[in-house]
Amino acid sequence: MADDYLGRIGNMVRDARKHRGLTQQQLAERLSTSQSAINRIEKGQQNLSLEMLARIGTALDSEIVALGAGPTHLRITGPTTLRGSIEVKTSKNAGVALLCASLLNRGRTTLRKVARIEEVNRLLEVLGSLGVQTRWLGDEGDLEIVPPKQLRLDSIDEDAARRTRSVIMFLGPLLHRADDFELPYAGGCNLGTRTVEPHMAALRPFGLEVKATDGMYHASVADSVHPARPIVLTERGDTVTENALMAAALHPGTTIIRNASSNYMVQDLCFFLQRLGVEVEGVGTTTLTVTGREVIDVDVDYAPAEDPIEAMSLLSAAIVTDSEITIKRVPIEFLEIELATLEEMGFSYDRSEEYVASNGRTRLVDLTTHSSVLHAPLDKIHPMPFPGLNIDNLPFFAVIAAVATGQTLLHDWVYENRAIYLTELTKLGAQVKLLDPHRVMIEGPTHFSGTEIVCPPALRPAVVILLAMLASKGTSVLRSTYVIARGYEDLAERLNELGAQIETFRDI
Ligand SMILES: CC(=O)N[C@H]1[C@@H](OP(=O)(O)OP(=O)(O)OC[C@H]2O[C@@H](n3ccc(=O)[nH]c3=O)[C@H](O)[C@@H]2O)O[C@H](CO)[C@@H](O)[C@@H]1O
Ligand SMILES: C=C(OP(=O)(O)O)C(=O)O
Repeated sequence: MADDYLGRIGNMVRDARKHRGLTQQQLAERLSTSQSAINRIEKGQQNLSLEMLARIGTALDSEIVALGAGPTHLRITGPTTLRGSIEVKTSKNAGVALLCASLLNRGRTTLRKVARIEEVNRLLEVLGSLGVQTRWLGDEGDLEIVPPKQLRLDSIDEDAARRTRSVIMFLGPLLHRADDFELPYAGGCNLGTRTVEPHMAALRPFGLEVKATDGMYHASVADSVHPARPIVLTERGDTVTENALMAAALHPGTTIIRNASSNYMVQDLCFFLQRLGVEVEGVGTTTLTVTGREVIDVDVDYAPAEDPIEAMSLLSAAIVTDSEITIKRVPIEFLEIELATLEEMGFSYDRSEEYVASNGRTRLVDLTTHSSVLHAPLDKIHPMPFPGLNIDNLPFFAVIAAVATGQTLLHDWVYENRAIYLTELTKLGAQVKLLDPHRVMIEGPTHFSGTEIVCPPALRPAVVILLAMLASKGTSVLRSTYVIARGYEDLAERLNELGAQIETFRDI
């Protein structure tokens, strides 16, 4: 209702004013108005123009107009040529796994250079609601996590939990902390149905039973049940492997996990568990042998590795804009197939000597891209579990294929609903034909031209559209970009440092 709206804005103005330590009179002077006008505004008794709201925001150094939490949009002016160098941040997927794994530890967990992304923020909200104390140390993304003696499992922040899928990874650690608990259904990107059954199957040998009703997973744990034989995953999924690893970490016997994912986030979790004193053998293979501990109570310091998907995003940004940039701290082991495929398409680049990431394990290189004339690959491009082409990197080949001469077939056999979003590229002038829900045919080269698009509800396809907009002639608008902030820290600002022209704005 309009009245409520004014009242709420009034409260926000009052709070922001008090926060700045100003009296109504002082704010009035800054705005060249009267104290009584400010009083009416704060009481919700004054109609406000957008211009007045913006002026109040400036005077209070607080985005009053944004406090309504309206969505963020990007305005991109192109085409852009990028230059300079950029560092890859640590991965979203290791970040969320490690946040969940911190629940295994009764001591203090410090994670270094965690990406400050919305997915992490949601999990921090959930952890906070359970009584876990978290705080950022300095501005480099170092994060300290201190658990309470007793988790408050019944006061979980359901809204935050429902906005991420990663909350499903609380099951593995929590089954050791409580006999009965509830978790809200996992959310996240809309990529079609994503099964949770493999998680249940992997955790059943630890005594976990889950009933899913009324939007909640109702979990109960039979303490006497322990894995009697190897746990065989029916799918080589990343988070399901992580859940099994975390359950095994607090089981004092030895657990063997077969058909385990050996993907980057799983490796980071294994290295972290080793720091916690858990024995993990077979890291990087599909059989993990874990000897857990009855209690984990150590002060641990760990630095997750750089994100191969962000590295691929930046590589794609360089390719679609035909730019020479240096991408530093690329976890090369997790990008080898992608680079080999790109080389087959005519992409040229230099790579530095390898060096090691802060976790002491992951191999990194710096890549310098060169202007290249690309052609379509002879064969279709399709993802496979690691060491294949990463499923989250597949969408980037859509925009790369759009600048290559010829026809490229992308086959996303994994997600029911992700390839579909790539057809949004047609709005920018690309030829992307959906053959069926899993396959798109792309014909290039493309002369992109700017337009307005609402972000699809899927992280990677949304970034793909942003990258195409960098290469588009004229002005583009990408609306509602929360989905991008879910997985990337300050992406627009960092691309601007490379010479892109991206402006962030909100509706009011
Ligand atoms: C937080 C996190 O780490 N998220 C990643 C993780 O999600 P996550 O581990 O949650 O992925 P899912 O369990 O949803 O698996 C993705 C899809 O692949 C199917 N599937 C998976 C493995 C397999 O061997 N066979 C199979 O068919 C699943 O049924 C599902 O439809 O892995 C996905 C697939 O790599 C990535 O896109 C996500 O970025
Ligand atoms: C699908 C993705 O992640 P999530 O599992 O967080 O939805 C992704 O990172 O592209």
